Amino acid sequence: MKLAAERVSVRFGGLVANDDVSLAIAPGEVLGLIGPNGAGKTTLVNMLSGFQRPHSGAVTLAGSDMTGRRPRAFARAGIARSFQAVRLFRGLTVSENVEVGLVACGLGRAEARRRVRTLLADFDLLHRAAQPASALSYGEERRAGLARALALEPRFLLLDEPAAGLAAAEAEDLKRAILSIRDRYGCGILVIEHNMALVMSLCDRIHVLGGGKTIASGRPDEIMADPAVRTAYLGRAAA
Ligand SMILES: Nc1ncnc2c1ncn2[C@@H]1O[C@H](COP(=O)(O)OP(=O)(O)OP(=O)(O)O)[C@@H](O)[C@H]1O
Repeated sequence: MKLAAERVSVRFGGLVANDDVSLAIAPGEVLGLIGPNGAGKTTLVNMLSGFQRPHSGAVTLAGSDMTGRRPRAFARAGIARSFQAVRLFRGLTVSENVEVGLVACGLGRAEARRRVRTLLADFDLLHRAAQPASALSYGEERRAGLARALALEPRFLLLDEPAAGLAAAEAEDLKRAILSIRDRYGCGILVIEHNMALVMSLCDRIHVLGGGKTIASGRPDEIMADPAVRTAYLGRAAA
């Protein structure tokens, strides 16, 4: 039951943003997606969630073809995603922010409330439930964003730079929250992340893009030792 990109390519005019890229996420694994700025990471996540149609290749879920289907169809099939730097609705309470998608999907109010309380407890935010989202620290807001993405009980969760702008301690809390999502909900999780220490300690596997192409794919220790990765990504990051 994998979510997969199979030999996908996307061009924007003359620019090849993804070039024959294949990647699969299995349930219960955390897959890191890394690469320098402009490597094509967000474009790939857009394809895996229906926001970008590949010009060639296919996107499949459990072997069935999802290529060209709309974001709503991906969401219904159990694929949730976050966007870079999206904030909560600041005038709503923390609880309402998590509940918002559930009622829209037709879940009864009582069941929605119950699910929201469970999620807030999981993310150590129950004491904040009745407060406005504007009262949260940045790290708490990120955790509430994860709770909101999980409310619809997705099978796959795609996170675009979830730790961007977080202090080290907040990034650690976020890492624990992501691992607990995997353990408690069994989701397959893809994480785009520039924080290399976080990626290396969080992910079971890492996929590296450079200039739209796959440079490497493997366990964190294999990726760290890969000369092509060091040249294309780590070398540049360290410079
Ligand atoms: N809608 C678009 N129209 C034109 N070019 C685009 C579009 N979206 C992305 N690109 C280009 O495609 C390339 C890949 O972009 P993408 O956002 O996927 O990279 P990225 O690896 O996510 O980068 P970053 O780490 O900076 O977020 C970049 O050169 C970008 O400028």
